[in-house]
Amino acid sequence: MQTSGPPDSAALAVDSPASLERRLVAYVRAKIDQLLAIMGTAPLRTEELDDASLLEIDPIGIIAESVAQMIEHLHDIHDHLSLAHEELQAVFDATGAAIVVLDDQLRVHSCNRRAAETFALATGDVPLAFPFSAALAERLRQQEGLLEEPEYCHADQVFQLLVAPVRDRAGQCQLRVLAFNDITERRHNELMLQAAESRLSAIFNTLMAGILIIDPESHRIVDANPMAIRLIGDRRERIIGAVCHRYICPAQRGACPLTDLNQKLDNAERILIDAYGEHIPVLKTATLLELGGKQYILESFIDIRARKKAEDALRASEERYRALYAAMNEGLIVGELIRNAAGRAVDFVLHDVNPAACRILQYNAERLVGQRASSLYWQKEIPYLRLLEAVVADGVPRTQEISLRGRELHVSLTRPLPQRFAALLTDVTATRQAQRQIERLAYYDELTGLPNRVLIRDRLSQALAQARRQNGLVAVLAFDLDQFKKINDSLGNSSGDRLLVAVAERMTVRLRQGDSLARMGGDEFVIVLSGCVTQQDVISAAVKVLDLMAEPFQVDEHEIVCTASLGIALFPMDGSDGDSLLKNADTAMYQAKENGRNTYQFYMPEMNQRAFERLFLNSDLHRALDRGEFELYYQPQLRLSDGAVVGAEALLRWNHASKGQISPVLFIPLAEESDLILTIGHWVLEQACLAARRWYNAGYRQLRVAVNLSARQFTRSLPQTVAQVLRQTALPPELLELELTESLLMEKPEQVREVLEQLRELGTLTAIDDFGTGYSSLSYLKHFPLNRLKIDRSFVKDLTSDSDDAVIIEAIIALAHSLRLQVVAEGVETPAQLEFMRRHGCDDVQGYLLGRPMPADELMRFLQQRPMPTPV
Ligand SMILES: Nc1nc2c(ncn2[C@@H]2O[C@H](COP(=O)(O)O[C@H]3[C@@H](O)[C@H](n4cnc5c(=O)[nH]c(N)nc54)O[C@@H]3COP(=O)(O)O)[C@@H](O)[C@H]2O)c(=O)[nH]1
Repeated sequence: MQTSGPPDSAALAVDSPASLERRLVAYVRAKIDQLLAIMGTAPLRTEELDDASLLEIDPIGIIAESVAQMIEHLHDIHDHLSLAHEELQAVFDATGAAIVVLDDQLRVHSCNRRAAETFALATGDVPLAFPFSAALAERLRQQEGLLEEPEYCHADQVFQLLVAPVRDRAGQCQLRVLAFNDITERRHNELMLQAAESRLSAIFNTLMAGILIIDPESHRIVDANPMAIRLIGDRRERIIGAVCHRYICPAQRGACPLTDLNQKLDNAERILIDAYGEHIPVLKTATLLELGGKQYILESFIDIRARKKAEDALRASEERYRALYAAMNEGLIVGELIRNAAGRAVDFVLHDVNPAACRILQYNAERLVGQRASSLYWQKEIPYLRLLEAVVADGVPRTQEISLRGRELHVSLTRPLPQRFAALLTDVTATRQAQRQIERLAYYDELTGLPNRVLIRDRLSQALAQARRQNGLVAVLAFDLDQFKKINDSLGNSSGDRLLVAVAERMTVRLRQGDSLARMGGDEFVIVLSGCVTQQDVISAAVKVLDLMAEPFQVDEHEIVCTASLGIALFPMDGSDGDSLLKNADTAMYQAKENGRNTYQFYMPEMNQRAFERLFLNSDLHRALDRGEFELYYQPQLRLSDGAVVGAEALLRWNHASKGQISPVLFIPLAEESDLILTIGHWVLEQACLAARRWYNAGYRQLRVAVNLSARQFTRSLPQTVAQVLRQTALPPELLELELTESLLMEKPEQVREVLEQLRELGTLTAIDDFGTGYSSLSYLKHFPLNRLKIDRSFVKDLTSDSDDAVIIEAIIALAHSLRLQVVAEGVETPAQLEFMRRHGCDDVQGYLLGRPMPADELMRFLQQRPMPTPV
């Protein structure tokens, strides 16, 4: 700008007043213009202010006025600026971003409220250091221009950062504006979305169901998961873009259930046609879904081939079981308990019954299924409810025999499902009747219905056991009819039979309850009196029997007067066991006959030679072993199926120096009265095992030896003794069979079972000798680990003449086999007996017909003449 200076004093001194005035005017005008310029006003034109007026102007006043105007103007400007600043600050604070202005030293120049809060800046104290991350500080230092930081983290917040420089006129960056946009939530949402997407894609890729995404307009497959590709069995590139009808939806164009027919498809069974044209049954669901703003069909399907196969198998098996269920002889019912509020079973309802159950229960299925038991029974209390409750409670199967509408049923109860029970009903009426018949034949006399000799022996041994405990008396009264043979001969056998029946009836009615009457065979009867018996009771009973007999019997049109002779043996005086008491009563009865009949006779020791024999035998017996007078004989046992010798029973013989060979029947009972039987028994066991080992060495590797054991040998130490002898003799344990009597099982069942278990563990065999003479029921036998039963020879003896014996043998064989026991018949003397045994499936036989007991060397010769047994 060009400026003009005031007229100096020298110039004033030489210039004319007019020149001076011109110069003054020019000067004033220049100054006024200068002032106006400062004030932003255009210079004064001459026509606005002429020179004369100009000189009258008071410049100081004008300046003062101008300054005053300027000041006023500046005030206005300041007010505007303050307002603008306030406005700016409000905008600054109201913006969503945190804004920080940094100076050229990167210190906070200013910031808005959000920035102050976010970065904990004290706004009053600016400039202050901004808490940058070291990396950002470095970038700011290096880059002055615009800067963008997509992700800047501070504390737990994430920001998008924009940095803009503020430059001065010279282009120098004086300030930087940092705008922090909080994207924490957005980033969090993005992360969540990403995670959800990757989860979905993992599901998509690993799902066991096939998934196809299909374009609903073109029906082309746009995506397929690995399982879909696997099931279709084609390459992914061929599947993607293919029309879905080719594989998954055989419906033709225009018939798409979802897009055309508006049908929903949810877990429907459909067919998938794979790349090879195979039809795969699948379970399919199809839905429409929106992906990225466009609609797609999502088809998901699972391969149900395995399920179908299992279902088919289940159906087939169910059909099989149904058929079986319908055809089975046993009734099957399934029911459920009905309980009261306290949880106690009060009734039951039947859910299922098979035809056999309807037959057995004599109701049709409609009457049973869905019905409550209370509607079927007339009783107030439903039978067996507690039993059913127990089975349902603990699931332990139970059996029960019940009678229902005249039938005998065996019921096996189980719990097939919680709260349910199943009952298998077997109609055992016929079996039980047969069993009762067998029992009746085995233990009762068919003619009179009285107990037979088998049963009376048992009752006698029970009575003896009780008498032993109570120091009581037992009387055995044996009687037969005098002159019965004559009656038979004159009136005929059937009248004789009717007389015997009449005798039985009269005695049964008139004898005391508790006394046992039996028919022993022919016209011979036995009465056993037990329980608080005195000698006087015995006499009274004997007299009563004779009196009863003396009364005439009416048989058909005949009145028969018939007497009896009666012998009495008392326990303990006349015998310690049943057999000797029976035998002695019999002896006394013959004495009564000799005494003139129609009388009774007590047994007396001198009646029997045996007492005398016992006397001398006893002392010699003790020395017999030392003197080497004992010898074992062996009686062969043959297998009926092939006639091979499979065993030999060791039978003791006493070769007395002066009396010759003495029967074991005589000396074994004597030895049993003392410990002598243990010494003798041990010797027998040793010798028998040694002999069997010799046979074994000679090539008879299957040949077993059977050894008789006395009851007294049967102690807890027996297994140890046997084991020791087997060791000493090196005999395989399965070649030794131990024979024990039936009565032994009855007397000490627990101890015997224990010992038998140990013997079985040892490997030896056990047989029950003289089976049928005791009273062991077969159900009782099954509690013992046994291998064989030996049918007593007394049954075999008369089997061809006595039909009872034949029936008993048949029953023994059948029932023994049902218990998986082998049967050996002893005392086989005739071909008819042998044939009978063969016909009825007896396993082995022993008897004089096949070979008498013989010394060991003789047995060896016997064996050599026969074929070597082969194992079966
Ligand atoms: N504790 C022991 N008892 C023994 C021992 N040795 C024998 N005995 C028992 O003595 C009873 C009589 O024996 P035994 O006189 O030897 O008679 C046996 C056979 O000879 C005889 N038997 C064989 N077959 C027939 C036949 O066809 N008819 C017929 N009348 N008798 C025949 O049977 C007896 C075998 O009986 P079992 O033992 O019941 O098989 C006898 O009870 C022996 O047990 C011994 O060492 N210890």
